[in-house]
Amino acid sequence: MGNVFVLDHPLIQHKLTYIRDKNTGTKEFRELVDEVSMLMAFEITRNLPLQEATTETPVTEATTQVLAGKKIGLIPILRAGLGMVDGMLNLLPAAKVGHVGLYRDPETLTPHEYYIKLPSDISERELIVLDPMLATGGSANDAIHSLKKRGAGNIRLMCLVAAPEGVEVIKQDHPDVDIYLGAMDDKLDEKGYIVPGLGDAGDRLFGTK
Ligand SMILES: O=P(O)(O)OC[C@H]1O[C@H](OP(=O)(O)OP(=O)(O)O)[C@H](O)[C@@H]1O
Ligand SMILES: O=c1cc[nH]c(=O)[nH]1
Ligand SMILES: [Mg+2]
Repeated sequence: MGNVFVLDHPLIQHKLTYIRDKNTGTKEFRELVDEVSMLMAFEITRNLPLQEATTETPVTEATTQVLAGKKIGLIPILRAGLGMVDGMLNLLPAAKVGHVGLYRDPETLTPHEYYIKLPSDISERELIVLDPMLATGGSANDAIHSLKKRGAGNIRLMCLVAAPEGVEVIKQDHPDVDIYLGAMDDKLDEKGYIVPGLGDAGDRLFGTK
């Protein structure tokens, strides 16, 4: 079964509070999502492998450590996942970015894929799927299926806020996928919104409501 990690770093939790606030406007919302994504990237990269190197300091030769060059792929789920890409790239500048376009039908809550474009070598990369919201889990579930169908083997999922229902879906369908969250919320409402949540992440990021 995949692991679920709630990243409880105080800076992440503090910024998440302002992301949730209904009085936070689009510009500030976008900046906060960017910042929290960077902080989450810091936590999610904690176990990246290192290798030994030798470095000449001004004083002497030192045995040092450098990243072992693991290839990373960031996979934002459009639209809202786009808000998490730059923050991640700040810390992982060599990562490649693939896009999965999905929208959730507001009546049926079923996800519909409308776009996919991935790096050609996804099977060699450690992929991090990005979406601020994990609600019913349908969208992330479909995105992960799509990636696996195209050869991806190593996938993690990173979301700002999740409902228990969505986490359960991913755990059942993709027990190999670890999930990294800013917060695990209480439930879904009758329209499939996360409670207490933060509203519609895409609309708040792009000012479309
Ligand atoms: O877990 P689920 O029940 O599938 O819901 C979560 C999805 O809903 C939102 O996308 P939305 O369909 O609003 O598209 P958008 O990002 O373009 O606004 C959100 O960004 C997730 O992708
Ligand atoms: O609460 C939710 C649920 C799905 N999508 C969102 O943007 N917000
Ligand atoms: Mg939306």
